[in-house]
Amino acid sequence: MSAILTLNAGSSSLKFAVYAPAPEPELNLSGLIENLGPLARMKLKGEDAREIGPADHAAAVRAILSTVEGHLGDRDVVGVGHRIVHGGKTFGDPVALTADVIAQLTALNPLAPLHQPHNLAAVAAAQAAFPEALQIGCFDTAFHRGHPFVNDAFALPRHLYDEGVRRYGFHGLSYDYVTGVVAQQRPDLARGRVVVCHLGNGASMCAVQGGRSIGSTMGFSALDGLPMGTRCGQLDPGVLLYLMARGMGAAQIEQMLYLESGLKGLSGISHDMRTLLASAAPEAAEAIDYYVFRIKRELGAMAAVMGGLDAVVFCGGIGENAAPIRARVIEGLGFLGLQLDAAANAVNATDIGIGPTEILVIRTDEERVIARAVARALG
Ligand SMILES: Nc1ncnc2c1ncn2[C@@H]1O[C@H](COP(=O)(O)OP(=O)(O)O)[C@@H](O)[C@H]1O
Ligand SMILES: CC(=O)OP(=O)(O)O
Ligand SMILES: [Mg+2]
Repeated sequence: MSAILTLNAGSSSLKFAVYAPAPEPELNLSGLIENLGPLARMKLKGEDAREIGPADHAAAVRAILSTVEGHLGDRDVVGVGHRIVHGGKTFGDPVALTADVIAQLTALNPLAPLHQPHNLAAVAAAQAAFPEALQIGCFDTAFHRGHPFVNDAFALPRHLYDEGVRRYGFHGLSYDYVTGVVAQQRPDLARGRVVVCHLGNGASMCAVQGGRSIGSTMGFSALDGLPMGTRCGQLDPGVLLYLMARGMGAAQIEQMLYLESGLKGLSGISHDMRTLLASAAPEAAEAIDYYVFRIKRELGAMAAVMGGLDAVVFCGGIGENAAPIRARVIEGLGFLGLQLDAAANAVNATDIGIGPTEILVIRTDEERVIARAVARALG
């Protein structure tokens, strides 16, 4: 008997799943280590979360590989699928992770410092644990490849575009999964104009027309667009010039933009939406106000460039679970045909809209998209 393992190293968590290989992989075991840092927690599907003490990405990979090995019994891992956040100019479809490919992907580390090095460290750990297995990389940027030039370029000197300074967009595995569910369950919507809001620790939105990405709020790096747990989102580049003129170096600015900004920076309290929603502090309320404001702005912009809107889909930890955030995003958007069913919203139902424009909550599953790619590669 054989098994497929998937590893998904996000900014604050490491998710994994074990499947029986088949064209549609069958899930056997899944879980995650979240809250990476001094107080990490491991949660296996169907079990309560338990604190495992301090764990960084490397410790989390070791803990997950040993959990998986304990679970496998006499089954062999024949394929390991990895979420690789950045595929750069070169990579789109899933690829076998040869030494040459890994070297090319390592060169992209500076473009996604919270993700890419951890993604590639997980590849090295999985290669050591399962040397016989096929290692496949699946790219967060892939779903956005082929989006129009106006959503691909920055208005900078042209040679920078040619060098690869482009708006790649991320969270593509999630968008791939969610649009697949929409296509299956609502083929009428799949042909239409849909905005998918992936609101997790990292957050972005994607304008999807006829099932394809035509634009994303994230660009060259996973910093742009919406404010996130600890990342700034859209920023006037003049702010960077100001910080540099004050003597801040690239490493310090990187630390601030990736780890000290967003909900955490604005609130001064937490990066975690649950904590902010439970807080009575005015700074927590202001951070949430800013978060909702930016989502609304992008929603309006995406509806405008698509010439209308047929559906909004929420996914990611906040999108799937935070009813008050969804309610505040939709509030006042009746002019786009959006009207919330408050009772359905309160229980995180799938269909939470009662207006002409659909509002859906879809539990995303990046692992399944990765496992399908591995199953295809295994034949
Ligand atoms: N019930 C909930 N209410 C509000 N926010 C929630 C809830 N459950 C999870 N979240 C938020 O989801 C975010 C994490 O999203 P998730 O998609 O799990 O992260 P990652 O991007 O690391 O995969 C955190 O801000 C967390 O507070
Ligand atoms: C690209 C990105 O932001 O990913 P995550 O949400 O896992 O941090
Ligand atoms: Mg409806």
